[in-house]
Amino acid sequence: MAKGLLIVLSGPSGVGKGTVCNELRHRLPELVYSVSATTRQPRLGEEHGVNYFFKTREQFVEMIQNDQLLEYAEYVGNYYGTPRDFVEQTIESGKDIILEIEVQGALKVKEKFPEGIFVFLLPPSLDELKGRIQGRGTENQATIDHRMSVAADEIALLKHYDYAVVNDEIDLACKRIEAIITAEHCKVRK
Ligand SMILES: Nc1nc2c(ncn2[C@@H]2O[C@H](COP(=O)(O)OP(=O)(O)O)[C@@H](O)[C@H]2O)c(=O)[nH]1
Ligand SMILES: Nc1ncnc2c1ncn2[C@@H]1O[C@H](COP(=O)(O)OP(=O)(O)O)[C@@H](O)[C@H]1O
Repeated sequence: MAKGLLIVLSGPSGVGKGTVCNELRHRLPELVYSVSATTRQPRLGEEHGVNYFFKTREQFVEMIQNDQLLEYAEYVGNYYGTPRDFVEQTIESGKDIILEIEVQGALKVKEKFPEGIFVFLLPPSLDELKGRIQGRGTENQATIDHRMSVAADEIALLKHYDYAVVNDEIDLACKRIEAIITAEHCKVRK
């Protein structure tokens, strides 16, 4: 049986990765979503095992030491990582999986899975990006400033990706990603 596709959706904080990924999960119910582990505090409405596996720093370090993470990154003061077994089992079972992760982690996945499909979500502009982070209202001003300074460095890494998708409208961004997935399934692998 053919293996599933590993799709990595990345891009700066606030660009709409979470929003687009949620919408894709509705539109493509057979697409499996990788739930990450994090040391960040849960936001209102977030559930353990659904949005993230919420861990203490000690628990997270133990996962790193036991080689349970496909990749991990420290991002604005917290650890985030992708549980390895779930990703590998999903691909082996022939299902497609999507990872919604920040840019450093995505590049580490590329080293291990160069056959993955790396999609970079871009904001229509940096001003729009700032507006979205502020509009979400989940971060204080210092964190917003920090995330904006990280964003400029992240956008410079676009060249390592296979596809660039502008998230001007959620519907259009999802359609572009659905088209990418369809094309990748039709690709002749050499
Ligand atoms: N490297 C890596 N990054 C992750 C993982 N899970 C989430 N992230 C990224 O960590 C960043 C911060 O996530 P979060 O605190 O939930 O904020 P938000 O995605 O900006 O709403 C985002 O860019 C996420 O895509 C992961 O498993 N590994
Ligand atoms: N295409 C879009 N147009 C306008 N607002 C958007 C769009 N995509 C996402 N947003 C909004 O931008 C904010 C950040 O989106 P989010 O998905 O949390 O980003 P990320 O996961 O990349 O940090 C949210 O308030 C979300 O509703």
